[in-house]
Amino acid sequence: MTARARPGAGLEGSRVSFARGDRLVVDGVDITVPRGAVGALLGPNGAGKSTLLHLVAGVEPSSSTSLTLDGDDLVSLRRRERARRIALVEQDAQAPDGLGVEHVVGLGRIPHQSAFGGDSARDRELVARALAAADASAFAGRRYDELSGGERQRVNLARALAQEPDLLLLDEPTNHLDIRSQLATLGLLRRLASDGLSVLAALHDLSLAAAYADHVVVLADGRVVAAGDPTDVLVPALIRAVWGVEAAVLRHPSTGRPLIAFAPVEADAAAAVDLPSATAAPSGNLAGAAGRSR
Ligand SMILES: Nc1ncnc2c1ncn2[C@@H]1O[C@H](COP(=O)(O)OP(=O)(O)OP(=O)(O)O)[C@@H](O)[C@H]1O
Repeated sequence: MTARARPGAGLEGSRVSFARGDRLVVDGVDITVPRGAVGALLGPNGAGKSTLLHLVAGVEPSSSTSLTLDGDDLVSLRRRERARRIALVEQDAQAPDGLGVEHVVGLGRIPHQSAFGGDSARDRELVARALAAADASAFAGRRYDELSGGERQRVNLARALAQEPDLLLLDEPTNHLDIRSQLATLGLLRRLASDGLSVLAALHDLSLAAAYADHVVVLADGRVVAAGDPTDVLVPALIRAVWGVEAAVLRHPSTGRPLIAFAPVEADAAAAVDLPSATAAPSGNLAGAAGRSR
């Protein structure tokens, strides 16, 4: 699947914020994901990762100084245009009961279709290619609601790929997946990035983030507390401060990327965590990380 060749800087967000009632759940986040880069959003439960992805996708209205994709202001972009350019794979995406897998993946084509046009041969071809790319072709012909959680996750990814986005947002895309499928999915995200997409994924597995992301942004309480190259950011002190766990950071024997080994946590040690102020480059800027090969 190749990205459209369109000049631009990918996603650039400045002081992105969102309040629920009187509580800021995303608080002044700066984030940049250049074309060709994979960014990982990390942070404990409730840190604001999903909310930030929703704000970028336009599911929720953000207040931000600026939020642009390839230089275009996302806030003023028409909904349909935004849907053409940004795909969001939700944490637990749903589809109406009884829909077939190809139908669900075909929903990704809707932003590209005219009101009464229906599926074209090209739409059908893109659906088939998206299913193949997501390793989900075997589920074609089955009902979506009869698939397992991991099988659905691969179909959800295919639906996003069928959308042919410029920016692919994923909320815990390895959820429910067996280890082979996790590695295949993250490898696919890297390939899509090398084809020119911007990719931003919320992840919980720090070692997988370190292995596949060019840049990580660590959120806690809605704020960026650290951002940068995974090797610089994912150090024991930061992990202790943000997640409240002891970790040893090893090196992968063949890639040299960080491998994080955790000490067990006692049940009564799940106490409040003192959050650090920003530790690495607090801007969450992914610039400069584009196109790194591995
Ligand atoms: N629909 C909602 N109504 C009220 N509060 C919400 C809602 N959705 C999320 N929140 C709150 O907003 C904050 C951020 O939630 P969010 O889902 O963005 O966190 P997250 O980092 O994605 O967490 P997780 O890792 O558990 O998925 C949390 O405090 C959460 O309780």
